[in-house]
Amino acid sequence: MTHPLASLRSDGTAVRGPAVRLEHVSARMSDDMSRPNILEEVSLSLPASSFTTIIGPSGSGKSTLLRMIAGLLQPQAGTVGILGGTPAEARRNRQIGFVFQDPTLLPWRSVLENVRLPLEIRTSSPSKTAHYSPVELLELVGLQGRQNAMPHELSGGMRQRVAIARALVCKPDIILMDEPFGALDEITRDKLNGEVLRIWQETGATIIFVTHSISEAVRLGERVLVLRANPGRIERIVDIDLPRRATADDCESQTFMTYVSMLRRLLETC
Ligand SMILES: Nc1ncnc2c1ncn2[C@@H]1O[C@H](COP(=O)(O)OP(=O)(O)OP(=O)(O)O)[C@@H](O)[C@H]1O
Repeated sequence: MTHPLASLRSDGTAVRGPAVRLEHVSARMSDDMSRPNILEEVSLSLPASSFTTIIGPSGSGKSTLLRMIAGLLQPQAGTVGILGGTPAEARRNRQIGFVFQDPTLLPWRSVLENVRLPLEIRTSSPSKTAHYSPVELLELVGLQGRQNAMPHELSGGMRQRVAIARALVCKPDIILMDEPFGALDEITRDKLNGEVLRIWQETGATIIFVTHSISEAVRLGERVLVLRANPGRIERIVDIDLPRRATADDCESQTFMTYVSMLRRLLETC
């Protein structure tokens, strides 16, 4: 059954071409030219409503890549296109939602008030007035009945659900998730993985999800982007041809395991 939120997603602007496009992008933080670029020659094209996971060794530039897509960092060379415009335009229009490993909720605001926050501070861009109902979003992330709870009354998994609802409230077309479940226990993580898949299907958003877990990457992604380090480059993009992986039990097939071991071997060379 399609969730009622699904019909609210579109803000009336049709997305033509890829949702995210990077062409020959390089990034560097320091002027010391003897140090390798953080990212080098990264070219990428991700269709609208796709789910991409990113893995790579520590320091290979996964977070840098997300920050560049979000327009929080300018490329040294190359171009980044988001929904046919620039990352800055997409950010201004609230077309991008970001979920970090640390949910960073405001401790003095209730769950509902935290989810509402982006609506209170958003820009008055006329092109983006649509938003989800915070109450319905709390239902979508499984927190119905907890809207008046304070952050300190919630478990880590619940706090991360609030952060996901907050990232969704402005109805973003693109959701960037940087190791959102890295600090959670395996059972909670499995459960939230299932919920992210459900949210993706119900909202039709384009999701880019960074993780250190190879099995999480295979479970969630339609494709897994593997970065190599020093300099950060795309080593390979692996399409995952598996049926829907709604529960952790769906991740025990031989084919699933074959993807995991192939990616592990690949990462060992990065
Ligand atoms: N603000 C900064 N100033 C200088 N160097 C930075 C800055 N941010 C990141 N870097 C460097 O850029 C490289 C890539 O960092 P990034 O955080 O993108 O990697 P990552 O793949 O996400 O790492 P991890 O898996 O450990 O989170 C690292 O070598 C890091 O030291």
